[in-house]
Amino acid sequence: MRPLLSRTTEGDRPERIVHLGLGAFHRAHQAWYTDRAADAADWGIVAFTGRSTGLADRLTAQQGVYTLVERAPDGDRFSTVGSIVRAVPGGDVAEFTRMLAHPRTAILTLTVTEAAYQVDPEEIPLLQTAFRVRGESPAATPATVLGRILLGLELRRSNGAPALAIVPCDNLAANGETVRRSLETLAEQVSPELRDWLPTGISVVSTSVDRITPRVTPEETGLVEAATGYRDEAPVVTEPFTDWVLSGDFPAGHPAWSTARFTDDIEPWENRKLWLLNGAHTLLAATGRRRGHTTVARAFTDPAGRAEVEALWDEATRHLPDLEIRAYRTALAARFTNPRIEHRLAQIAEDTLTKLRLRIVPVARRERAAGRPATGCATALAASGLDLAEIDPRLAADDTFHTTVRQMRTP
Ligand SMILES: NC(=O)c1ccc[n+]([C@@H]2O[C@H](COP(=O)([O-])OP(=O)(O)OC[C@H]3O[C@@H](n4cnc5c(N)ncnc54)[C@H](O)[C@@H]3O)[C@@H](O)[C@H]2O)c1
Ligand SMILES: O=P(O)(O)OC[C@@H](O)[C@@H](O)[C@H](O)[C@H](O)CO
Repeated sequence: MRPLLSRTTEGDRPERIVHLGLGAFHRAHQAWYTDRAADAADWGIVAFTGRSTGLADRLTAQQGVYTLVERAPDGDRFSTVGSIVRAVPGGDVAEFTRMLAHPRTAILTLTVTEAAYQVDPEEIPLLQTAFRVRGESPAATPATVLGRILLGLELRRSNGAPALAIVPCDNLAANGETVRRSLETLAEQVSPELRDWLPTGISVVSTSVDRITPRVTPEETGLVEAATGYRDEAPVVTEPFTDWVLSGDFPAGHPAWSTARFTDDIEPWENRKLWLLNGAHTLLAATGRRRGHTTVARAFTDPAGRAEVEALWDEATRHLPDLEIRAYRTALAARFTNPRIEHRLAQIAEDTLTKLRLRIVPVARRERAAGRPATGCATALAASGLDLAEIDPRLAADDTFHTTVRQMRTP
């Protein structure tokens, strides 16, 4: 393994990719693919956190270089990743918009969680003001992901910079289309010039992304030092498996992401991953925690949890095309059983409502339309509903809600 502080010996990779939502997953996935590309020396990433400063500061102290731990059932493999040339706190909106507007910037990647793709109508007046006084240090800067991107794109448009590829890497179906629609909706209300520029100024790329990457614990930082001899304050732990399917154009090129797959029809890939992997995660997060489990591996190896997942998978499989589903399910079962990946159910249960809508409801609708009970989906919905009622007193006091949950548990 090469030492962490090796940037000076490699020379600077030009800043051509901007990332928003620097966290564990970006470092285990897109940054790793870019680092392993044959033309890695031509592609540097400037990565912005959502808002916080912690991870950006820790990465800056080690010149952006960090350790990737690939955790297989039988041991760990350590390597370093050097594609992030600059890590910046997301609160520095001025630097984010400057980088987005820079003519050398070819790609914007995003990992900002599913919920961040919604337009916030309350931010529109602020954006209207920011656009009006552009160049005169607006008093307020947008807080939302879409608001920040819109401001950066306006700067890019007025700079006359070439077209930019926007590549959302969050777990939602048609993520490229969602970004495009949301940006157009916002631009419509903020700037007619920008709205007219968007169709040629940006190219949205839809993706299906896959690599189970739990939140890193402090013990894992110590473990890296013990194994490699290098103190790394920002390691990332992930599984050996990884997948990336992309659909869309990159007007200014992209790194030679050698194992990524490009397709014209991404929907089947998205559905396979969202319904089977993420759907099962959301189901286990609800029912597994009710059985006292804390991790995916424990909830899935519990025969009751496994049976619920298989029921959900049977339902989803009926609505998927022939994409080697049997083999995918077998591989998924092996990934879920990896006992050394501490994927906490509480992390997966964050923002449950959005996840149910994206991962479970589409299958439930299709099953019900075909006249079947959708028992696996109903189990996930009912158990998640009970979780929600525990934190929402209005739901807890709602009789209709409880009747519905009872009906879902006995479909
Ligand atoms: N971790 C995985 O296994 C995995 C796998 C596939 C896809 N993903 C996608 O990546 C996303 C991030 O996962 P992670 O493991 O890196 O999480 P993380 O918590 O390590 O990092 C999330 C990043 O997104 C930012 N963020 C969150 N909400 C935001 C908001 N509303 N506005 C702006 N920024 C926001 C955070 O500040 C942080 O920088 C997931 O939500 C998911 O959609 C994760
Ligand atoms: O990251 P989230 O919050 O969208 O969902 C939690 C997990 O289901 C998810 O992170 C999976 O581990 C990931 O999608 C695997 O590729």
